[in-house]
Amino acid sequence: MIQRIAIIGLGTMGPGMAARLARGGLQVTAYDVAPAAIERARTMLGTAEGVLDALGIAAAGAGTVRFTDDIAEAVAGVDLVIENVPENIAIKAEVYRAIDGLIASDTIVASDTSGIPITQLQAHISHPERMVGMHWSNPPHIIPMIEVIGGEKTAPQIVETIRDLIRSIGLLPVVVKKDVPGFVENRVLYALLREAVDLVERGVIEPEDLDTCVSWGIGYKIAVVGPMALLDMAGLDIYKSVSSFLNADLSNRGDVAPMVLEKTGASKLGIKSGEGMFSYTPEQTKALQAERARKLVAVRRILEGRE
Ligand SMILES: NC(=O)C1=CN([C@@H]2O[C@H](COP(=O)(O)OP(=O)(O)OC[C@H]3O[C@@H](n4cnc5c(N)ncnc54)[C@H](O)[C@@H]3O)[C@@H](O)[C@H]2O)C=CC1
Ligand SMILES: Cc1ncc(C=O)c(C(=O)O)c1O
Repeated sequence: MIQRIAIIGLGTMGPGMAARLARGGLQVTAYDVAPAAIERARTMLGTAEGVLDALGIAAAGAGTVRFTDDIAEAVAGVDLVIENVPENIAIKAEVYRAIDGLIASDTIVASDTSGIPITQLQAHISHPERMVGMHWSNPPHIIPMIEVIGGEKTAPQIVETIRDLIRSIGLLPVVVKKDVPGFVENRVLYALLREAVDLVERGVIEPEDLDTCVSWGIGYKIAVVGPMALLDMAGLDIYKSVSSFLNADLSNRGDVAPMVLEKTGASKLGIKSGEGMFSYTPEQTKALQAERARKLVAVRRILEGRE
């Protein structure tokens, strides 16, 4: 049974994950290579705990989060390590090498990778049968769905253990049956994002209007009626007719869009740098994050039938 968990990497995802796991009664140690990230994570942890309170998620037992700047201390005696460092195989492999001699051969190692196949990652760790994908969605303390992915060498029992852990703390595991790049959530999301970026880049629509169209036309509906159910709601005959002429016109670019390369090349990364598709002052960012959390909490409570 999993009781002690180490989180390695405390950037965008780590603090919210730590808060949610601790709320589930688990003992979490949290480590980052950058001292500034640890300090930021302490503040983010408090914010995430406030959101969990607003969601009405009661503490299941005496879960804790302990921060440390020592990786050996972080992983000592844990049942599960969740690797949560940047989406780069070399950086992830460095973490696996660093922990390999510090953990027991049956300690489960999960990666929160957004889409690097687990089969590729498990080439960098001894005992690859205990490595598994555990892909959370951002913000991790609010979004309940977590994908679980086994690689070619993952023992089926490990997939089940992680699925059961997620379920046991009241979250929603979805087991992905094939280790395809991007798994399922990001394959669907990136199909949408590719088309959205293309439409803005070609001047078909302004960025603000694109968001209004997708959020109110598709997003609001899709939270209640998933894509497979939506096909039935619209009618498969309609889908057949529209897709017969539209699919061939959709963006099928295999590289990164020039607009994205231009912005990232100019360090316009979004909220984290103050400018991306839109601009953000620090005050606006703070207000926006609070507003988004409030709305996501309200929507989730309604979708769960709690209001
Ligand atoms: N940002 C998102 O919306 C989501 C990201 N993910 C995935 O989660 C992983 C982490 O993503 P983010 O939190 O967004 O990244 P991030 O860039 O915000 O944070 C990564 C953290 O890892 C730390 N780090 C780098 N090398 C390290 C090392 N050797 N040991 C310990 N810490 C180290 C950095 O200091 C940083 O604090 C990535 O694989 C990403 O694809 C998954 C779901 C959503
Ligand atoms: C753009 C983008 N890319 C990856 C992920 C998750 O892996 C997310 C998300 O969880 O929201 C995302 O928005």
